[in-house]
Amino acid sequence: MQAAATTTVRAHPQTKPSSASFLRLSPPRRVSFCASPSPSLRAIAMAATSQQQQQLIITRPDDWHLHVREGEVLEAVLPHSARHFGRAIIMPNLKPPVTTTARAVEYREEIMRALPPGSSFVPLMTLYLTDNTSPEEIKLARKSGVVFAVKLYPAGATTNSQDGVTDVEKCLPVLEEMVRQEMPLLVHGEVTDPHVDTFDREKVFIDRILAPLVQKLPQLKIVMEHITTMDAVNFIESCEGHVAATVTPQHLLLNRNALFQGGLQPHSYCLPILKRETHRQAILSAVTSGSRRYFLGTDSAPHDKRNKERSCGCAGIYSAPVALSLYAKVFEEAGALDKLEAFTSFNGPDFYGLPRNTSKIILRKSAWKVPTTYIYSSGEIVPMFTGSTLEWLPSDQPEE
Ligand SMILES: NC(=O)N[C@@H](CC(=O)O)C(=O)O
Repeated sequence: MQAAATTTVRAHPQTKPSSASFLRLSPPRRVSFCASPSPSLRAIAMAATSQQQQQLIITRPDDWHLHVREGEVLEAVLPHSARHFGRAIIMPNLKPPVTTTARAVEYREEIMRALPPGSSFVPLMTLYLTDNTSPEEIKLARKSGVVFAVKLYPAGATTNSQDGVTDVEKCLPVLEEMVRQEMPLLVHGEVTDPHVDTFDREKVFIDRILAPLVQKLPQLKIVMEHITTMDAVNFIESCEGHVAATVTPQHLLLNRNALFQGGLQPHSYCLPILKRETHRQAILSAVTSGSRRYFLGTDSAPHDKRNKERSCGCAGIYSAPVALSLYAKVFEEAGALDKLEAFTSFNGPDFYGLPRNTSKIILRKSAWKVPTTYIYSSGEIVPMFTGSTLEWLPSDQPEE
C-alpha cells in the first residue's frame, strides 16, 4: 500500500436538473472512430494526475445494472456492492425469473436480509418482461414503490433469458402502460437470430427492434444496457432525451482480443461479447465526453468458477469488487477524472428521476491487489482482473 494520500479533489456540487431539462440535451452528435489522445498528451495528463490527485471524494455511486443472484451466492457477493454503492438496479434473471411484483417484493426482502449489519444499501427491483406480462402488473409494480424498471431480455439472448420476449409487438400494451407509469424499460440489446454474427447482434437489434420501438413510443424511457458498439453510441446520440445507456468496466477497458490472450479466457466472456478496439474507443469517447446519457452499470454477473471454466462456460464477468477502481482508471487514463462523478453518481439518478445520494465515498490512489477468487460455502467466484494490482482503492467508510 502507498503512503497516505495528500491531495484531495472534491467534485464540484451540481444542482439537480429537472426531468424537463434532462430532455433538452445537446443536439444529436454522431460519433465516429476517434483516436485516443497521443501517447505524449496522455503521458502528460497521467503525470499531472499522479502528482496532484492522490485522493478523490465523490458522491456515493449507484450501480444501475447488477446481478446478485440468490442464496449462498447472494450472501457472498452482496457485501461487495453494498460496500461501495448506495443503490443498485437488481436484475431479475433468476431461475425462475422475477416476473411479478409479489416476487420482486420477496426477492427484495431476501436481499435486505443478506446485507451486512448497518448497511444503507438500497436494492431497486425490476420485473422480467415476458410475452404474457400484463399492463395490470405494471400498475402493481409502480404502486409497490420498490420496483423501478422492467427488463427486456430477448428470449434466449443470455443467462436465464429463456422466458424472455419472443416478439416485442406482443408487449405493446405493457409498454404503453409503462409510458403512463413512467417506468423505464431496460433492454438487453441483442438479437437472437442464429444467422446473425455474434459480433453484429447489438447493431442488428438497434436496426430491427430498438429504432422502430423508439419511433412507435417516443415517450418510453429506455436504458440500453451494457452497450458495446459505436452503433449503440450513435443511436443513443440520435435519440431525444428518453434514451440512455449503461456502460460496464469491461467494455471500457477490454476489446475482443482479451478473449484469446494467451489462450481461451473464460473470465473475459460476457454478453454482449467484447467487441473490436474501434468500438471500445467510441464508447470510451462517449462516456468521458461528459454526456449525461451514459451512466455506471457494472453488469457484475457472478458465476461459480466451475461454470465459467467448463467446456460450455457461462457468460458473465464478476466485477463488483473492482468496478469503481476500474472506472476511475478509465477516466484517469482518458484525462477525464473531472467527469467521473457525473457518470458514477449523477446521470443515473437524474435519468430515473430519483434523488442523488448525499453521502460521499473516497477513492485513494493506492495500489491494492485483487484477490484471485472469492470463496463461498459451495464454490468460488473469480473476479475481473483476478490477482492483478489496481489503483484507486475505494474506502469502505462512508464520508458524510
Ligand atoms: N452479462 C452476462 O454475460 N451475463 C448476465 C446476463 C446479462 O446481463 O446478459 C448474467 O446474468 O450472467
